[in-house]
Amino acid sequence: MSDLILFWHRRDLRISDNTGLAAARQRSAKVVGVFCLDPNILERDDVAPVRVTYMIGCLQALQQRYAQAGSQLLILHANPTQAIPALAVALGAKAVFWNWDVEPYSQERDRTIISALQEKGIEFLENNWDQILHAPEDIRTGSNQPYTVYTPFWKNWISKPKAEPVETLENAEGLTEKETEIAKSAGVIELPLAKDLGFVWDGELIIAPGEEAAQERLEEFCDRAINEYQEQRNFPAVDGTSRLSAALKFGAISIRKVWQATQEALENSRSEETQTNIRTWQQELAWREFYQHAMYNFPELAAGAYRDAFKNFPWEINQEHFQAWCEGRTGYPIVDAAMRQMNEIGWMHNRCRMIVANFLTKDLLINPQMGEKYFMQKLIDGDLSANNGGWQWSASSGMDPKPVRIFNPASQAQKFDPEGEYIRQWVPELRSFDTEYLVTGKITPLERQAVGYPDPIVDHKLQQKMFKERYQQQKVQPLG
Ligand SMILES: Cc1cc2nc3c(=O)[nH]c(=O)nc-3n(C[C@H](O)[C@H](O)[C@H](O)COP(=O)(O)OP(=O)(O)OC[C@H]3O[C@@H](n4cnc5c(N)ncnc54)[C@H](O)[C@@H]3O)c2cc1C
Repeated sequence: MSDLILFWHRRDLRISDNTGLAAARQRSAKVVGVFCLDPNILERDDVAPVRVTYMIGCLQALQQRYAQAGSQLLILHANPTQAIPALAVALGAKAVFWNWDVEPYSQERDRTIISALQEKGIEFLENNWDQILHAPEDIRTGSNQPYTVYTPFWKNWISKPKAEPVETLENAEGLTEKETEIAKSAGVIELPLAKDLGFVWDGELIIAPGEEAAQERLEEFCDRAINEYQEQRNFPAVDGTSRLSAALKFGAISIRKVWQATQEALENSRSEETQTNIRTWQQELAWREFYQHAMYNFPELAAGAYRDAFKNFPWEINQEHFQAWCEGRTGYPIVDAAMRQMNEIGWMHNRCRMIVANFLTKDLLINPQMGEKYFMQKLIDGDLSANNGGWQWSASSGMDPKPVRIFNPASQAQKFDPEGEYIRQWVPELRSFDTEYLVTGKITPLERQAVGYPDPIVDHKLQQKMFKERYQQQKVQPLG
């Protein structure tokens, strides 16, 4: 009989091109998957119902994939530091394999589990990176330091050869009936629905769960939009981006397959212009990796500002303004459209993420950590590294060589929603206004009142002046 290897899935909810899973299958035919619904994560106050709904959908799909491959995916709902080693011991597993993760919580959890497994003489797989194309140790400066600036990171990252996809799990052996009973006594349960866990999402999902849907989306994006990505990606009314972020976050698709698709698109492209578009999309994949490496190398990023000038910044405490921002009632049409898009569909266009994050921090002078958390409570793709990176960039508190970046919401709307289509879609009460008024936000108080749309809650010019003054003060003499 083959040795049992448990493969612990975390953010790699697929059986195709999964490096840790393929390594397990090479060692033994008897590979059984396990996923642990972790109360330490699910009981936090920044979990979005839409994200859990997508994740549970991916797990349902993964269970089917395991069944097709001849094995099972087991589900636990418990603290993994106890439940994973306990299950391995109960089943007499030879090894527990998993793919590594950059987040501080995962790092600490995994260290505890490794100690427990070592104590029981159970093997594990060391330093196995799957969700990124290059391990953090592989992309370093000439003096062997982690990068803190994106452009040199990109140059180094793009110059390195990328790994090919690995084999899909097949012809595996699952648990016997007796072992299945043992697994149940060790805490294995039926996969619950998101609502059983207290997360209700009635809306549609912007991407269907599971690896097949993710693969289809990738192919569709490569056929439809990758060749025009650079020209279209900044216009929120245009469906010009991939909407693969949730699939990448949960690993419903592998980064190697995504990379391979971009390389094929490059090979098939006939003009330099098309190649530039494809390269720009590759750069976004590199941003994703830049922020993951940053989180791994500087875990303190998760706790607050990276730059000194923002460590004790005198942010405003204004619950009313924060609430207006959350609900899309700031009186700035582009900001409100974006917040309503996220509240309604659980996803927001990247250009708009930058606009609303800039508005919260530079116009409302509210602590970016509040916005970061609200995003996590709403986004289907909410991800610590990317979200933190995006917020630190927008707040100017992070790894960005430009000292302070201030967006004017009206100019952003004029440039990126010139016909007001996006605003009309998400702020229906403004639909009948002329585009010019809509986009610049120059609607009179009476007109606003007539359609029930609020006056601007702050004056952009005054607020940006105040922000700059506070910033200068912090640069000279930070509050201690
Ligand atoms: C304030 C703020 C918060 C953000 N929060 C998140 C988040 O929680 N989760 C998340 O996945 N992305 C986040 N982003 C990055 C980006 O907005 C989304 O990845 C993107 O909008 C997802 O849409 P897409 O899949 O169509 O992207 P595409 O344009 O098709 O890009 C392809 C993929 O590249 C990655 N990517 C693209 N842009 C970035 C970026 N700037 N940083 C990191 N990765 C990127 C994503 O995985 C994305 O799916 C945030 C950006 C900002 C400014």
